[in-house]
Amino acid sequence: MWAIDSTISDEGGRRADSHKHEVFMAVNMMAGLASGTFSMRRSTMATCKLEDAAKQTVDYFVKDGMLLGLGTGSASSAAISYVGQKLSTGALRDVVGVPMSSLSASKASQAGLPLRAFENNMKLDFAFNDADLVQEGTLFAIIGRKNVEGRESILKEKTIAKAANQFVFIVDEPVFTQELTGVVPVLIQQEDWLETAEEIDDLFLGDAEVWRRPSAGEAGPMGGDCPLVTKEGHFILDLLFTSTITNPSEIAESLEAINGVVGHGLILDSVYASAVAGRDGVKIRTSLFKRAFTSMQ
Ligand SMILES: O=C(CO)[C@H](O)[C@H](O)COP(=O)(O)O
Repeated sequence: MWAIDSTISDEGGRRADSHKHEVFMAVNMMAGLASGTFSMRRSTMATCKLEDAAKQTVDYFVKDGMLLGLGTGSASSAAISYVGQKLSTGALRDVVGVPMSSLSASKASQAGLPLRAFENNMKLDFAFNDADLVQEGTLFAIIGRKNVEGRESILKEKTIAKAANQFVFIVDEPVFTQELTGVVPVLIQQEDWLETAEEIDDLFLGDAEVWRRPSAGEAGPMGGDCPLVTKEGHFILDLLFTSTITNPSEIAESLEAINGVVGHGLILDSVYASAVAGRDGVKIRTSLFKRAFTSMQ
């Protein structure tokens, strides 16, 4: 049993000095501390690929018999394929995936990874996902900016991330930033959507522009002639912040209080760690805040 980062934060999310709290752990250092089942391959390339981060995340976190949340995007797809590969060679057994999106379901089917649909109150052992941005230190993240078929699943992704005992983002260095900036996607009901959009616009006047996301063609405040409709039947508003997002929790809270808002792409409370692929290899960055999980087998 090895305690990951158990000293980097206090109950209640109290911040301590950044040196102590922001432990930057090369995964190959972790290998030395962990049990013999994990062996780390340091990338010989100048820039470690996202795929390496995906594989190393699987090697480190995924064990026999686990129920796994399967995320959406390139890194998650690489992790799903690798789990399938390990199952086919017998390096892993009895692992079942719970897809966060149609994209991850189809990747899992291709990889031969058995699937189960998410059910209310389901508990998962581990989950991974891609992200559009992850903030260093807090691991606050934004998902759902991409507008591609099979990825419009913010609600499901967040629900499954929350249901997992441990949840890790697998990202490239440029995605792992000091500040959160740019677009926060907001899911809204179609009914009276304009009123909802106007309320959001008023709330963030001067801080953000509100555009309805189109399914194709030109974007614009009204979403053009072809607004995107998600599988669950929602529109997406892209809330484009014109300066750094310094108060994501307040933004999340304000959005959640608006009639017609059904969700948003801010993830502020489920993240255990982020596997970051960069020039010096894959590093596991943990949250400043106390998480409910302090140990790994
Ligand atoms: O929003 C996301 C996950 O919910 C991802 O950031 C997105 O899907 C990443 O896609 P890709 O890796 O293909 O750029």
